[in-house]
Amino acid sequence: MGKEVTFDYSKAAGFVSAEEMANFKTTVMAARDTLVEKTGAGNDYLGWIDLPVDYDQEEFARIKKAAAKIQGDSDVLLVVGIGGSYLGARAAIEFLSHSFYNVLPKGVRKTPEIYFVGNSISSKYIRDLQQVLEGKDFSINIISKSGTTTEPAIAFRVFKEMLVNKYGKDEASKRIYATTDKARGALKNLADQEGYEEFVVPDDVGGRYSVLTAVGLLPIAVSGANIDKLMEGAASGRKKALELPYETNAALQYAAVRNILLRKGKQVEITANYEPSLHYVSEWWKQLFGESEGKDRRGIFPASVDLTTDLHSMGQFIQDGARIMFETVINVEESPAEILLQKEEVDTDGMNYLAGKSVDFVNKSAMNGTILAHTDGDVPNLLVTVPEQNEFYLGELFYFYEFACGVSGYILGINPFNQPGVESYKRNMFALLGKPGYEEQREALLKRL
Ligand SMILES: O=P(O)(O)OC[C@H]1O[C@](O)(CO)[C@@H](O)[C@@H]1O
Repeated sequence: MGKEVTFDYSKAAGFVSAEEMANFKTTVMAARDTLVEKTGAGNDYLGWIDLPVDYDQEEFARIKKAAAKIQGDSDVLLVVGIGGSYLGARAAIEFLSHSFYNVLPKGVRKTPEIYFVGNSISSKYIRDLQQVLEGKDFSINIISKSGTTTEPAIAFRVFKEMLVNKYGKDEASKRIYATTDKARGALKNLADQEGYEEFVVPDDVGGRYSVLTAVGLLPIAVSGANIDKLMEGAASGRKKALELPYETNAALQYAAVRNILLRKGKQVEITANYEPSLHYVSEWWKQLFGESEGKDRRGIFPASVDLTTDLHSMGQFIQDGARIMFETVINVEESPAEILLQKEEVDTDGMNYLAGKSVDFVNKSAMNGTILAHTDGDVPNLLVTVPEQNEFYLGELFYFYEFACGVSGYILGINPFNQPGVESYKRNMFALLGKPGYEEQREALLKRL
């Protein structure tokens, strides 16, 4: 069999037996059928299931064209968005690009610097980014399905003004790319009015499932990554998720194991990586599972660590603290860089025993040792293996997680495709900011502060 994204729970065998997995099959298959037959809660948000094989080809070609234009006329692309309108693109770009992409000299990096903004309300971050843009040609991709999310709306105001001041209104409009609802919303209206090039967040794809739409694809294409290969990988992941039987279906097995562990009191899942460039894959995964499953007072709390870095901070707790978690390691099988350690004349640091070994061998040994140590410390360990860091396997990985998340949510008995809980902070913030219509709440909240 060729290389592929795989799932392995053999190191959790002491916590999840083959018999339990077999017994759970009916439950998992019922959840899977609910998802695929579109009979469950949130079934109007299942457009992502067929996206890798059924996407808008005309728009896909326009995305490539826009990416080429931005590559040609911009030193910098600003990507403005938050949550599902942010994390997929960032995860992909960091996973696929040079670790120091933005600071590579011009000429070595043939594509624009890419900065993400509108994912916080930090004045310092905005001011610092304004300084980075001084003297540079730039374009903006504003991504917001609703068009009214506070964080990106604020950042867009600031950088749109900067763009207009630099280029004048007409040229600025040619440098703004709006990814939003196809028919309605504040951003849609503005884009129509100002003549921005528009891309669509499909009605039936929620933010956290939108990485393979224009939401993720335009910024990813600007970074120089091959979006055809990304879609091919996702299509391969889809075929396996839909067609393989329970026993050999990675996404179904993952959904099953995590729910069995939850029922045994493991309420936290820690996704661990051993490659810094996977940091944002974990962040994307946290939104996917956190927003999908954390509701009705249920769910597995999704956490993440970057290893071996966090073994020197969080490692103590994982090994020895409250036994509330299981760990899922994302292992990149083949490192793209081979660095061999040299022998030194005086072995002051005692590292000469590693002479001739590669840094990746050390990393993998740390990973294997840690998996066993955590297992011994009663932390069930699951392993997701990605053969190589490229577009195809990232596409497979995205789909694997999306499908597993939908199934897992239905096993849990919740609606995996809504997010009612995120409105509460927004209501309070609007009231405290004095937004018209929130006067009563404002009075009540001010008394409580
Ligand atoms: O694309 P929008 O509408 O700006 O929303 C961004 C994000 O905000 C949320 O609605 C929650 O705050 C997420 O679900 C979504 O990914």
